[in-house]
Amino acid sequence: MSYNKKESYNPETTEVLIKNYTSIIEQLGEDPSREGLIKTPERAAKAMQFLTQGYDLDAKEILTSALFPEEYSEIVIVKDIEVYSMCEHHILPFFGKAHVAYIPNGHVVGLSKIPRVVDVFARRLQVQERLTHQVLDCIQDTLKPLGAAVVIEARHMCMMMRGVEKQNSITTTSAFTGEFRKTETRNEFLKLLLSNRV
Ligand SMILES: Nc1nc2c(ncn2[C@@H]2O[C@H](COP(=O)(O)OP(=O)(O)OP(=O)(O)O)[C@@H](O)[C@H]2O)c(=O)[nH]1
Ligand SMILES: [Zn+2]
Repeated sequence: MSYNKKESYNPETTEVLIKNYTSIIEQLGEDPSREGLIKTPERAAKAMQFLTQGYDLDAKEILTSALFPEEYSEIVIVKDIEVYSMCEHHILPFFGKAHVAYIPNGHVVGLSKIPRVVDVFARRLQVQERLTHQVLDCIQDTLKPLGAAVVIEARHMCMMMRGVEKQNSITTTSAFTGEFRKTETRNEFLKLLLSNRV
């Protein structure tokens, strides 16, 4: 199963986006026919389709494609997953790290599927809070674990390059289900999050 449509851009969408990017370049006072910009609308059209490919992907299908029966019922945590998304207000990137944990309930999921699920929801126009909840809900609904936890730490370019122009602020969002709502489990999760690296 292919999760990445990097090389298969929709020709109709590409054509419309090329026209629109050409117009944007003109409106910005640039000359879209000068050498350096000739291919820019096409590149931008493809880049934007790449960055929003999550709309065409089914995150639940990704998880169910690699479920393995296993009687492990402690915390599994996949941390420091790189996240690149775009804020839906300014269509500017926000980026950082996601940390995802769950407590299996008879099945474990192939580890690589967790970052894939993060990408499916990150590659859309987003707000960080919704991204956090979508990853959590997908894991909860599909794996039906004893609990799930998602923490995302991100920097928003719309707060750095423009607007309030704050270079060092980091936004952290978190969401929990099941066992992770209990203080003891949540503390263990937070300890694992801060623990030493391999
Ligand atoms: N809650 C939330 N807000 C976000 C996110 N990404 C961007 N924003 C905010 O969306 C808000 C949009 O506010 P508006 O006042 O409509 O837009 P604006 O005039 O461009 O605001 P400034 O960024 O303050 O200049 C801003 O406060 C952004 O910081 C996000 O992921 N979550
Ligand atoms: Zn923004």
